[in-house]
Order: sequence, then structure tokens, then C-alpha cells
Amino acid sequence: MLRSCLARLRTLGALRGPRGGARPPATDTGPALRLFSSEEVILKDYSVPNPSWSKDLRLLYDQYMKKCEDGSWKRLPSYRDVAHLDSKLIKEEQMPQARIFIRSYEDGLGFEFVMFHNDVEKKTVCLFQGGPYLQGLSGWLHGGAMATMIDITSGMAASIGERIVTANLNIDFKRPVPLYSVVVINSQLYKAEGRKLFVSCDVRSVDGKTLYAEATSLFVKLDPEKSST
Ligand SMILES: CCCCC/C=C\C/C=C\C/C=C\C/C=C\CCCC(=O)SCCNC(=O)CCNC(=O)[C@H](O)C(C)(C)COP(=O)(O)OP(=O)(O)OC[C@H]1O[C@@H](n2cnc3c(N)ncnc32)[C@H](O)[C@@H]1OP(=O)(O)O
Repeated sequence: MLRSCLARLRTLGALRGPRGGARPPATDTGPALRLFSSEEVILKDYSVPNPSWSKDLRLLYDQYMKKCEDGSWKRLPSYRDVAHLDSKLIKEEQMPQARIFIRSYEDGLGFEFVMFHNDVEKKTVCLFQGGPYLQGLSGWLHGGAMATMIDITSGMAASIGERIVTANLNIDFKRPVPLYSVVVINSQLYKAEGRKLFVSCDVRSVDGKTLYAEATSLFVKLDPEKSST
């Protein structure tokens, strides 16, 4: 159980092992996951309410937490520290500084979000509130910030616990998203073909009436035989 948990966290880029270098502050507020094995891991889960969350985000969070009660939906934890234990891509001394960029901002300033996943339906829903550091045109969320969240939400629908990369992402931006507003990102895996995973996604307002964006994406499972991946 612990081993599979560690493997999964490793895949999600969430583990920090004692691989040299100073450990950044592990937790400030909120629940933390602490695992003990040959590698000690202390992680703060950022996918929980904090004071910057709007009423809309909290209400939606509560609704989805209710859906989790029968086990059909699961809240996905999310971490800031990225240090892949097996990453050979960056120097060991660079690892303590590496962070998941969508968790790099302080509470409320950047990406506030929580994701829920339904494994049977192959769906992932992200409740996302974009903060002031994500501004594009005045008062609106930057499209790149939206694209980032579409990518990650779709990636979670494609595969949890496997090494995948985004090969293709197509987005139709239908309406600009107001900064600070909450949107619901719905993604679904609709086809799997060998190493290829196809996902559809839409982004809507909390009441579902405004369609902000639609997207399709292709994720490819990494081939362990190929050294570049
Ligand atoms: C990941 C951290 C995010 C942090 C988020 C924080 C919290 C949430 C926690 C975790 C998130 C977890 C999951 C989210 C997942 C992803 C989100 C972020 C992911 C990224 O940010 S990732 C960076 C951007 N991404 C790249 O950096 C990819 C560069 N690229 C490559 O690495 C290669 O290009 C590769 C591996 C794609 C393929 O290379 P390859 O050599 O292994 O295989 P090959 O070329 O043979 O393709 C095999 C079959 O795919 C078809 N195919 C390939 N590309 C296609 C395309 N563009 N369009 C249509 N079809 C395509 C071929 O046609 C063939 O199809 P067929 O088999 O039918 O012939």
C-alpha cells in the first residue's frame, strides 16, 4: 500500500526525498501528508480551502466533497514541491528550488484550484479561481493560465499514476474569463488507443450557463524504451 502510494506520488511529481540540499519550508497551513519509509516525505496538500477562496469556490468544493462520500468521486491532493526522486534532468542542488508552477504563488494570488476524479466515468473536474497575478487583458484571466489548467485537468482525466505527456492541445476560447471568478473545468477521457489517450474538455461558469472554452487534447504514455522520454 505504502509502496503504491509512493509510486503514485512519484508519478505526480509530489515527493521530496532527502536527496541533498536544504528542504524548503514544508508546511505553513493546512493538512500535510507525512509518510515514513526509507525516504521521509512531508507534503502540504494545497487542494483544500484557504481564506482566499470565494464563496462560489467553497460551495462547489462542498458539493463535490459530498459526491466523494460514496466513493465514486475522489478529491485529488496537490503539492508544491516537485523534486522527482528519480529525475536526472536537473542538478541535485537545483532540486530544492523546483516547484510545481501552478502552486508557486501565495494563497489567492495565482491558481486556486481543487480537482475531483471519477475513475469509472474517466472524468476529472477542476474548480478553479484565477487570482490577480494571472491577469492578461485588464480584468481578465490570461488565456495561457486557462490553457495550463485545461492541460492539467485533462491530463488527470487521461491518466492518474502513469507517465504521460501532452502531445497536442487544441483550445477554442469562447468568452474571456473574469479575473477572480470561479470556473468549472470538465474533462473526460473518451478514447484510448495504444499509448494515445484522447480527452475532451469544457470550461463553464459556476451556473453552467456561460461556456468559456472547449478543448481536445492528446496525451501519450511515455515509452520507457526511448531515452529521450
Ligand atoms: C506534469 C506536472 C504538472 C504539475 C501539475 C500539478 C498538480 C497536478 C499533479 C499532476 C498532474 C498530472 C498529470 C497531468 C499531465 C500532464 C499535464 C502537463 C504535461 C506537460 O506539461 S508535458 C510537457 C509538454 N509536452 C511535451 O514536452 C511532449 C514532447 N513530445 C514528446 O515527448 C514526444 O513527441 C511524445 C512522447 C509525445 C511522442 O514521442 P514518442 O517517440 O514516444 O512516440 P511517437 O512519436 O511514436 O508517437 C506515439 C503516437 O502518438 C502520435 N503523436 C505524437 N505526437 C502527436 C501529436 N502532436 N499529434 C497527433 N499525434 C501525435 C504518433 O503519431 C504516434 O501514433 P501511432 O502510434 O498511432 O503512430
